[in-house]
This record gives sequence, C-alpha cells and structure tokens, in this order.
Amino acid sequence: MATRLRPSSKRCAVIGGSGFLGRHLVEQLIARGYSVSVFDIRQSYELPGVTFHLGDLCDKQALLSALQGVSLVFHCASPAPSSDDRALFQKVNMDGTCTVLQACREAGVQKLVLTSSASVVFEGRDIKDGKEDLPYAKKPIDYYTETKIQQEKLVLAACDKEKGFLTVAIRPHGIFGPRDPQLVPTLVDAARKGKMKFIIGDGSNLVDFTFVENVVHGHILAAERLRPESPLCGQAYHITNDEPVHFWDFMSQVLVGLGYDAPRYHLPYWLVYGLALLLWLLALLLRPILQLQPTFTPMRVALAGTHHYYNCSRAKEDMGYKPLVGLQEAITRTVESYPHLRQGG
Ligand SMILES: NC(=O)C1=CN([C@@H]2O[C@H](COP(=O)(O)OP(=O)(O)OC[C@H]3O[C@@H](n4cnc5c(N)ncnc54)[C@H](OP(=O)(O)O)[C@@H]3O)[C@@H](O)[C@H]2O)C=CC1
Ligand SMILES: CC(C)CCC[C@@H](C)[C@H]1CC[C@H]2C3=C(CC[C@]12C)[C@@]1(C)CCC(=O)C[C@@H]1CC3
Repeated sequence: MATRLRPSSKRCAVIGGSGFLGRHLVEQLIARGYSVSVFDIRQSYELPGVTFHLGDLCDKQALLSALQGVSLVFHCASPAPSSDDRALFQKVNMDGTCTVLQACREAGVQKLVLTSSASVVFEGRDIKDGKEDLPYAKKPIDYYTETKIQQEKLVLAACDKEKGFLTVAIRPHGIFGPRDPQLVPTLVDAARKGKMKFIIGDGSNLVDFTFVENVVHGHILAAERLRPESPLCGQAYHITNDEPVHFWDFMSQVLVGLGYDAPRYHLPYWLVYGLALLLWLLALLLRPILQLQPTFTPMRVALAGTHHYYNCSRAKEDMGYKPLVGLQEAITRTVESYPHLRQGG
C-alpha cells in the first residue's frame, strides 16, 4: 500500500487550475505562500511553486497522485458552458465530482471549495437581488446549469464534520478579466461579424459581472474561514462585484473600449428569444450533416434580456468578503489586457 504524505495546511490542489479562473486562483495562492498542485486535462503555463498533474478528473488514480499531502482542494474544472454535449456535462460535472469527492476522502483532504455558479437558480426569468435561499432551478435552462445544480448538491451534502471533511460552494456570476476565453472574445467575434448592433429588450436589465480577482478573493477567504465551528460548512455563497450594472451598458463599455460601436437599435426580447430557440432546434436537427454554432443561443439571449443580480451579504457576514476591485477599474484593466482584440488589431 502506498504511504500517505502528512497533509500540510499550506499545500493545496486546484482542479481546473489551467483554466481562466483556476490560473488566477493559482497565481494568488502562490503569492500568499501556498504550494500548489494543478490537476487539469491540459497545461497552459508554468509558474514557480506549481506542479502540474495532467489527467481527467474522472480518473480517481490520477487524482490520488495529485492529492498526496494536500489538505485543501479547489474544484473549478468544468466543460465550457457554451457546449451542448449533455453526456460530457454528466460525465465531468456529476460523475467526475463524485470521483473528486472519493479521491479527497481517500487522500485525507480536509477541505473542498467548489466553484459552483449563481446560475443554479436561474430559469431564464428575472432574479433581482437573489439570496442563496432561492430554490434550485426546476427547469434549468441548459445542460451546463442542470449539472452544476447536481454538482453543488453533491459537494454540499458531502460535508461531514465528524469525519473531518468540510465543503463549501462559491457561486460567482459573469466572471470577467484578463485571459477570459469566453465573454470578451465572444463579444468581439459577434461585433466583427456585425451582430452587435442590437439591444435585446429595452436595455434596462441589471446584471452582475464579477471581476476575476474578486472571485479568487472569495474562494481564498472561504477556504481559510472553513472550519468545523464556522457557519460556512456545507453552505453556498454568492460572490459578486456587488455593483449590478445594466447588461447593455457593460457590453457597450467593453465594445467602445476596444474601438467598436455600441449596440443602438432595440429588438423585442420575445422575438429574439423565439428566433434563438428556432435556430437552436435547427442546429440540433442538422447536426449529423452540418455543425452550426449560433452566436445568439437561448441561454445567451435570456442572460442578455433579463435581470439577474445576486445579494452577497452572506459572504460579507460569514467570511468578511468585500470586492477588492471596483467595476470601473475592472473594466479598464480587462479592456487594456486585450490589445489583440481591438478594432483593426
Ligand atoms: N466563467 C464564468 O463566467 C463562470 C464560471 N463558473 C464556474 O467557474 C469554473 C471555472 O470556469 P472558467 O475558468 O471560466 O472555465 P475554463 O474552461 O477556463 O476552466 C476550466 C478548466 O477545467 C479543465 N477541465 C475540463 N474538463 C476537465 C476534466 N474532465 N478533467 C480535468 N480538467 C478539466 C478545462 O480544460 P479544457 O479547457 O481543455 O476543457 C479548463 O482548463 C467552472 O466550474 C465554471 O462552471 C461559474 C460562474 C461563472
Ligand atoms: C452575443 C451577446 C448577446 C452576448 C455576448 C456575451 C456572452 C458571451 C456573456 C454574457 C453573459 C455571460 C455569462 C456566462 C457566459 C458568457 C456570457 C453568456 C455564463 C453562462 C458562464 C457560466 C456561468 O456559470 C454563468 C454565466 C452567466 C453570464
């Protein structure tokens, strides 16, 4: 039988540590004196103090070797939310998370911090100042959301003070910042194709966009405050910028900052949603012969045309959370980090 290393409180693992959020988290952990094992299916960078373990999180043996001597695990791996591969979401977010839980218990890990999503309560209808006690979406809007709900339930239910295994879930919303492969690149791609001329709905919908460094701060606070006597055990926490913004103002600021025109013409929400649904069905039907990837998916249209902002007072009270970077500075830093996506760049 393999010998088990004694877990050290400054030794942690980041599953999904090569991704957008994961890499920012790893960089901050290193800056705070942790040594970090990254477990991911790919390696996207090198950093002193970080060891990489390449593998699929559905493979328990591969996970076990990465978790040796680790007392704290962050799980922030997921297939891209834009995918519609139901089997992959099921395999990675649900079965894979069960494997992560088993591996953590077998390796003697003491704390697990899951990156969940505020979208676990979103059904495509307005959410204003939503608290953590909102019920999970009964009709999740896509496979990503459906499996994030199951994943969060599994992780929170696994919290067991008697066995010394504590869990907590962080629910960020609309993460953005340098190196994000999703929000800014999708927006710029749509603008370059002339698809960002229209505002969906009347443009008055408020949403949360959260700077990646604030999301990282929330994760580290949660890890450090997670103790048997703390209220964090088995709970979920919204982490936002605490500055809801009009969706279309945010989009316009990013676009204009990068040299593109802001959207100007209004289209009725239900018309665009109906068209997006039709296009999605068409893409599904044509899939055997043609790969269509619509920009305006029903999920994106719902996010672009409804209110969805969340209350983060529970994180403020229980872990002393406060956003470190305000929204305006965050937008400026993000725009400056994408010189290659500028108009004409
Ligand atoms: N971005 C956002 O706005 C929000 C994100 N979240 C959550 O935050 C987390 C991080 O998201 P983000 O950083 O944006 O995503 P990324 O796709 O950038 O990072 C996820 C990482 O996990 C890897 N990965 C995927 N599947 C596996 C697997 N089977 N085994 C090991 N590694 C795997 C990915 O590899 P590869 O790229 O090759 O697939 C990638 O490196 C996710 O859990 C997401 O659900 C929550 C709310 C909002
Ligand atoms: C084409 C435009 C109408 C929209 C372009 C921007 C979108 C790509 C993003 C706007 C809101 C974002 C968002 C997510 C992904 C990127 C957006 C749709 C998530 C779905 C990512 C995963 C989550 O857990 C929730 C996020 C909500 C907001």
